[in-house]
Order: sequence, then C-alpha cells, then structure tokens
Amino acid sequence: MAEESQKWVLMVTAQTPTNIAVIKYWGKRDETLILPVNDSISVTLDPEHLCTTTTVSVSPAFDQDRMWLNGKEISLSGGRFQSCLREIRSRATDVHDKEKGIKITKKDWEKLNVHIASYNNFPTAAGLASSAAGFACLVFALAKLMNANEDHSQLSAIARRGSGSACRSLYGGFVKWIMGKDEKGTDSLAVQLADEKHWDELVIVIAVVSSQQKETSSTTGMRDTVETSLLLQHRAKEVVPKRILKMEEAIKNHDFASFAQLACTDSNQFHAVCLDTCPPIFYMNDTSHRIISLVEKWNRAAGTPQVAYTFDAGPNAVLIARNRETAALLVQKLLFCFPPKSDADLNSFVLGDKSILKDAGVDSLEAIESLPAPPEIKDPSQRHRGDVSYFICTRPGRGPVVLSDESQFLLNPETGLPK
Ligand SMILES: Nc1ncnc2c1ncn2[C@@H]1O[C@H](COP(=O)(O)OP(=O)(O)OP(=O)(O)O)[C@@H](O)[C@H]1O
Ligand SMILES: C[C@@](O)(CCOP(=O)(O)OP(=O)(O)O)CC(=O)O
Repeated sequence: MAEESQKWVLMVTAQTPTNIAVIKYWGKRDETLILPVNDSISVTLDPEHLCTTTTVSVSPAFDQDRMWLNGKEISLSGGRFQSCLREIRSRATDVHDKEKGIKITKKDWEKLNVHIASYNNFPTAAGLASSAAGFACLVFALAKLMNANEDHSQLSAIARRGSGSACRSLYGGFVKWIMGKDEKGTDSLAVQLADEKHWDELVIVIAVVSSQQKETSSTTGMRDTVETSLLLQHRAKEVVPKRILKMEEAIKNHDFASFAQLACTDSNQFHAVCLDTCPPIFYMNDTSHRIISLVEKWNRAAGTPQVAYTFDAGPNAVLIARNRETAALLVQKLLFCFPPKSDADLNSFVLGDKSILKDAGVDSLEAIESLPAPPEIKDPSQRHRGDVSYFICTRPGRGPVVLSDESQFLLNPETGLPK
C-alpha cells in the first residue's frame, strides 16, 4: 500500500437503474441469505428517469466505514449492508493506480475503510424500488473500486443479500432472478433475458399515487405472508413456474397480449396473497383500483391488451403501454381522470420523458381541463383531482454504468467527504 502519510483518496462513481417486476418475488425460503420461494422477472427502467448514483471511496485516512444516503449519514451496522461489504471485500484484488501512484494489495482491503455517498433521484422507501437500485449500485461500485473481477450474475448474488429485488438491477432490459436450489444460495442470481433494445416500443408510465413511506415494508410483509398464507404456497409451487416460462416466451416473441395478461394477473395474485396474509396487508388503495378498472375496460373494448399494469408493495401504478401511440392515449385518459390540483405546474406533474405529453396534445394545464372524457369512465363529471401526486414517463433501460465525469461524483475527491 502507498504510504499512509500520503493520505490519498481513490474513488468510483456508478449509476444503477431500478426495476419493476412483471412476475413478482414475494416470500423467502431463507431470511438471512435472501433466497426466494419462486423465480421472478422484471423490466429495468431507464436510469435517465429513475436511478441511484453512488460514489464509493477508499483512503488510509478513513477510520471507519461510513455512508450518506440522500445527504444524511446513515448507519452501516445493519446485517444487509454488512453482508454486501463483507462479500465484496472477500473478492477484492490488487489495485494499481499508476497516475496517482497508489498500490493496494488484496490483503490491504481487509484493513482499509470506505466512504459511500448515494443519491436516489426519486422517493426512497415509497414503493418505487429504491432498495433495488440502491443495493445494486452499492455492490457494483464497490466491485469496481476493489477490482473484484466478478461477472454481473455473480455480483447480482451479492446485491441480493442487500435486498432481493436488487439482484435484478445488475442488468438492463428484461431480467430473470433464478431462485436456485443451493442451500447457500450460490445459484440464486439474476440473468439477462433480453437487453433494452430488444423491445424498445414499450413505454412505461408510473402514476405516483403516494410518495409517503409505506406502512408495511416488503421485508415484513413477505415474512408474514410466508408464515400465514396457504395461497402463497400454491402460487410458488403451481402458478409461478408455468407463468415464468410463458413470460419468457412472450418477451422473446414481443407478444404484448400474453405479456400484458401475465403481468396483470401476476400483480393481482401478488396482492391477493397479501390479502390472504394474517393480518391482511393492503398495499393498493381506491386510486390504484380505479386505474386497474380503467385499463381493464380499455383492454376489453379494444379486443386486445393495449396497456399492462403492475403494482409493487404500495399504491403506485406502473403501466406498460404497447407503443408510443397507446402511451399518448393512456396519458390523455390518466390526466382526464386524475388532473393535478389547481396550484400545480405541468412541469412537475409529468416527469421523465415529457415528449409523450406532446404526442398526447397536452402543452398546458388548460389543455388537461379540456381533454375528452375516456369512454371507460361511467361518470365523466367526476374527476379525481390530486389523487395522483405526479406521473413519470419512462421506458425499458440499460444496466449499471461507471460515471467518469467528476462533477457527478458525490464525494469530494480530496477529502472523501460529501460535497
Ligand atoms: N441509494 C441507496 N443505497 C443503499 N441503500 C438504499 C438506497 N436507497 C434505499 N436504500 C435502502 O433501502 C431501504 C428502503 O427500502 P424499502 O424496501 O423500504 O423501499 P423501496 O425499495 O423504495 O420500496 P419497494 O422495495 O417496496 O419497491 C432504505 O431504508 C435503505 O436501507
Ligand atoms: C413487491 C416486490 O417489489 C417485492 C420486493 O421486495 P424487496 O426486494 O424490497 O424485499 P427484500 O428482499 O426483503 O429487501 C416484488 C418484486 O420486486 O419482485
């Protein structure tokens, strides 16, 4: 190792996407190793709109491991952070930064401490999978810093120890988390089914119904479900294995009808399993149910699915439209039903890829007021103003990347402290 007196700081910054499951993970067979009771499949969301940025740094001047999340220092003492740090450290190899004259050997990593700063560009712990993007980014960035020469699947198995769904954020496009058979979990990892270019007509609209922290975390919720729900056992043994095969086929063949049917049914079964839990868990609310009803009626009237819906452990709807044209229609219908409060501004009500608004013919708040009533609505005089906090328009996106632009680093390159 270079002389301690030199007090050098070495750092890596990475950006990692979040993901939304279209065949859900719900239930663990091993709580500590985070091993699931079934396979799951997700779509990675474009990091341009939803992502985590994490800077990790190492220096002989650091006297302990420290982390800042969204600007506030948090404790790293939790078992999940400790597992990720331990697993990556054990795979660290020699690092030689010629430019800075820094040499770190495999052995040095055991003694060196790290500083970590992370920022989610979307609400944390609100059912938008911040833990997925967060742990994937942490593991990916640490692996780069420590020169752990593992492939993305092996890194996914480490990210899994932080949060199950995080393992799927190590890849872009369409991703499967294979539950695996090994007791130690070595084969419980993510694989890419197809990259983000494979099915790039898809447009994703997220209706953020509530960005408040939820009442029952996924971890607690699924623990209660495993302990009390018989329906979960049926789901994991009989239903999901067949659905996974069908979903893989649907993705491979760009078969939107099957994709939508499977995604919607699986989301509904996941929420049914939550209701079958004792005490029952309610993640969706009236707004979520209104959105389901709108999409179901539209899909039925069109004769073939136009939009798929899926809901994680919260009331927010993730809507996947078959193409841009359908997405523009979807945005019109949603804005009619859930217009913003009168003091809102359009720019902060529709986030992400705002070009969809143009396709939908909406360029102002006044344009929202004069949208035509969707035929799926029984009573067009009833608009649910303010029930959706905001919308995010996005698409399937790429996997983790290393950022080289220093202006995006979250830690000061000289001190290793938050900027
Ligand atoms: N950028 C990050 N880096 C590391 N850990 C993070 C990051 N963001 C979130 N986390 C961890 O994830 C926790 C939130 O996870 P939780 O499962 O409650 O919510 P969520 O992931 O936003 O929602 P859901 O998983 O239901 O979609 C945080 O308390 C923190 O421990
Ligand atoms: C409903 C889900 O989003 C559940 C995600 O659960 P987490 O991955 O957040 O749970 P832990 O493994 O306990 O951290 C479905 C999914 O993403 O597959």
